[in-house]
Amino acid sequence: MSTGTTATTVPVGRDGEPGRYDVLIGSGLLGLLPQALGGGVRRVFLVHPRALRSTAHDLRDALQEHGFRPLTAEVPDAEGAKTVEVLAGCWGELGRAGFTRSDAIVGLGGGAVTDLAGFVAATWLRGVPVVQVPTTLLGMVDAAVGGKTGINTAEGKNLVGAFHPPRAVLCDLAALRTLPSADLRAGMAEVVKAGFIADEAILDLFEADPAAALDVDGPQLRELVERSVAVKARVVTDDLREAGLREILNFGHTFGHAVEQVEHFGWRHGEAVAVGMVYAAELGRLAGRTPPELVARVRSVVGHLGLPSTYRGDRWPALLAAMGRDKKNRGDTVRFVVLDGVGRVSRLEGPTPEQLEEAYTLVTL
Ligand SMILES: NC(=O)c1ccc[n+]([C@@H]2O[C@H](COP(=O)([O-])OP(=O)(O)OC[C@H]3O[C@@H](n4cnc5c(N)ncnc54)[C@H](O)[C@@H]3O)[C@@H](O)[C@H]2O)c1
Ligand SMILES: O=C(O)C(=O)C[C@@H](O)[C@H](O)[C@H](O)COP(=O)(O)O
Ligand SMILES: [Zn+2]
Repeated sequence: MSTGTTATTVPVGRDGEPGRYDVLIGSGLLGLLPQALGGGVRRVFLVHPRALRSTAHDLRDALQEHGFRPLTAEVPDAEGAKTVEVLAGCWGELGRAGFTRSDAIVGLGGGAVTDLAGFVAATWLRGVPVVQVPTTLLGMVDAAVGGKTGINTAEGKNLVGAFHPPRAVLCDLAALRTLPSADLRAGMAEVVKAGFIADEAILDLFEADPAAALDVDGPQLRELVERSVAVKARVVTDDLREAGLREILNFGHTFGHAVEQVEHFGWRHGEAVAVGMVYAAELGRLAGRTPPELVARVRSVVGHLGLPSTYRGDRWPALLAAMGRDKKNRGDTVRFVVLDGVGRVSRLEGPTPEQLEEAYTLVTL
């Protein structure tokens, strides 16, 4: 893998099959957007949050110079973008602008925007192309890659969505320079998740020097992004629609998504996943799967990131109800992703109510 200044390409999908695309990782890649859109595209619907207004306007002007007809759509910040109202607003704009199947959507922003933009693309005219331009660490290493798109409902996280692979993903590491530190750390939760489930070198690199790993101009961060994208690419290439293997990417998410919902989406996704990984590690230990020293490693990595490893102790009924709506569940059986070792993941079907609650006790303040 490259650690120089040129772009690294990580392929996703199989040559000659639908859903094959490249993830490009490097600094200063935004100029590649016109090329990434591909031939035949006329109109471009560029979805972005307020924080990226000036980048979006620069991109709009550049697209115009290349002969495209761009339209920008500023959407609410963070999870505020992933609502049915915002989605309907986007459909309205596309309808008024007369968007056709040879036009394209661009998601410029964090995971919230790429999830929304991807779902707009999946649903408009039953599917139009989308190019993802993630601008957060989390968006680059996880959300923009793999084609999972969606929005939240009052009942829970990502309950409505579709699998709709992008046409290309441009990870411009220079965008991370303006990202608030709390969002960078939250994104690192998904990086270390990739380490625990599939690539111990990620953990070794992070543990060797956590501060260097969080330096957005450093070679360590670039390697962490490349390795995390490679993990995700391998998994979604083998199991795009989550028939089985892809569930490993959900490590830490059963409890994490429940926390997000109980907190009315006031926690960052990566923060909730951090405590969710600690919960899953403790649950795995109680079920005889996760070795105690691995639980300690999960706690230590989360601690070094300054992310939460605990949650308030008075929310159990609400958390349990939220976990009951997790997409991995089948009928009345709740299913968790647990670690048997680093890079060795298994499914825990129907843990006992006592195990579920004891794991909760172990992550409460
Ligand atoms: N589809 C998937 O496979 C997948 C995977 C992981 C997470 N997700 C979803 O991703 C979302 C979380 O994404 P996130 O952590 O990127 O959060 P986010 O999208 O909410 O972005 C975090 C904050 O950073 C701001 N921001 C974005 N880029 C910036 C930049 N370059 N400079 C300054 N500010 C910037 C945003 O406006 C926002 O306030 C959640 O909704 C989660 O469910 C989806
Ligand atoms: O891509 C996947 O698959 C993941 O599970 C990655 C997760 O990090 C991500 O948060 C995803 O959106 C969760 O999916 P969900 O199906 O549990 O909503
Ligand atoms: Zn996630």
